[in-house]
Amino acid sequence: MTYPSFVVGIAGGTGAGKTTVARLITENVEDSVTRIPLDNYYRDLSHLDLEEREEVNYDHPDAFEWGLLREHLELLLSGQPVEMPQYDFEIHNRADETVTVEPTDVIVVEGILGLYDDAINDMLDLRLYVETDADVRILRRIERDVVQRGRDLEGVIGQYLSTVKPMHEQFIEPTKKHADLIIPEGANSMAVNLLQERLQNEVDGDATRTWERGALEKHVTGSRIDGE
Ligand SMILES: Nc1ncnc2c1ncn2[C@@H]1O[C@H](COP(=O)(O)OP(=O)(O)O)[C@@H](O)[C@H]1O
Ligand SMILES: O=c1ccn([C@@H]2O[C@H](COP(=O)(O)O)[C@@H](O)[C@H]2O)c(=O)[nH]1
Repeated sequence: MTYPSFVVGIAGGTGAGKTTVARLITENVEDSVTRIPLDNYYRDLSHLDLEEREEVNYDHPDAFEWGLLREHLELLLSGQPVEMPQYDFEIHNRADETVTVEPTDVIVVEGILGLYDDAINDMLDLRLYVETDADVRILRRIERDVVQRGRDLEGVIGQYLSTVKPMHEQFIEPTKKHADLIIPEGANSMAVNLLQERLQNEVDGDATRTWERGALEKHVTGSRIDGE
């Protein structure tokens, strides 16, 4: 594998199409890609009962265990495997099992606040923000949460108005300024094709790397090379 990995961050509002973009841009190089859903790094809330967990604001940055995510990315970038937590949306909590994740040529970190944390941003080689209108996103979310995440319509609407929408405006949308590329409407075929090609080049070893000697140390300690 190419060392260190090429790290892509994908952020954007709920239902914007982040997961779809992550899947499509990596589908030709699947075996060389590690996907890291930010959702897996929601804090462990086992100390709360289900009713209390239903009241948590899952769109605020404090809902995530950033230290663990940083640690895992650093380990992967230094060539070591990690035990990635898994998340169960139906019970609003981490699942009991973890999954062993090995370092690969390409790492994709994807989630609503994928471009929020400064230290994580420093570890990303390519930062993408998926931008889709709020009305389209809420319609997608209603369908997904009811069908796949065991929610009812009233609950989805209540959560959207009380936390999802205000947190999007306060914390998620402003991270767009960190993006190298903004992808409109999620699975936009031109953007997807260009990104597929870029990742294929990374895996084939054809991509022009801007890394300098010692860049890994800078990468891991968070001091990015000027101009990257
Ligand atoms: N460009 C698109 N056109 C139509 N539907 C899309 C598009 N991109 C994503 N979707 C659909 O929208 C829903 C939410 O997409 P998803 O990728 O899960 O969003 P996110 O990960 O940002 O929450 C899924 O059902 C997906 O198939
Ligand atoms: O227990 C939970 C944890 C998260 N959420 C919601 O999930 C979305 C993020 O996932 P996307 O796939 O990007 O939509 C976030 O807006 C949280 O509100 C939840 O409902 N319950």
